[in-house]
Amino acid sequence: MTKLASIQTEIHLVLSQVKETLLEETAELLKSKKRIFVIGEGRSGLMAKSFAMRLMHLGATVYVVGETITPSIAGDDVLVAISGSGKTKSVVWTAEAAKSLGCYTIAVTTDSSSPLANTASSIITIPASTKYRKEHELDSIQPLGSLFDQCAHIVFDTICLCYAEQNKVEFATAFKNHSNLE
Ligand SMILES: O=C([C@H](O)CO)[C@H](O)[C@H](O)COP(=O)(O)O
Repeated sequence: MTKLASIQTEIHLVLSQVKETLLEETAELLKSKKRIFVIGEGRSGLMAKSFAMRLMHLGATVYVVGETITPSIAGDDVLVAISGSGKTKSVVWTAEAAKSLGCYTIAVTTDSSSPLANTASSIITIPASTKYRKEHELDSIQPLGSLFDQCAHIVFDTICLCYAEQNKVEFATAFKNHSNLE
């Protein structure tokens, strides 16, 4: 099997275990909140930023935690916290802080019994392998948490597609919101 084919098989194996109804419900939940905040470290953080960018194109008010112009969070906002391992301290701490401020928090992780999952209002479990390669984790030919990152990216794009459909956002409207300074 080629590397490309192996990676596609890995992604398929993981995503076949993620329920699309959960992603539809997540899109509804995101719309029901005033603002969306996202957080993640490293490559999980890059996935978080890409999710935030597309949500912005779709008309959401969305911020990346830690960026210079990100305002304070409030009880009617939602935090999406991404961590493959579910134990990266800054992400867990932020989720705990948001929860203590009354926010709804969504954990996106491989481990539904991780500290991040334990603090979350709801969990999207993506059963991929992480950099820790724990016994229960799916095998992957790829280094570190690449499989989690890829699957998280597709999960986020599926949520965005649901969000666009549910709110009747035309792709042309999304394109108008895209940066015109590049
Ligand atoms: O950047 C990362 C690393 O390359 C693993 O693929 C991780 O995303 C980063 O270390 C954060 O870890 P998690 O919170 O477990 O996603």
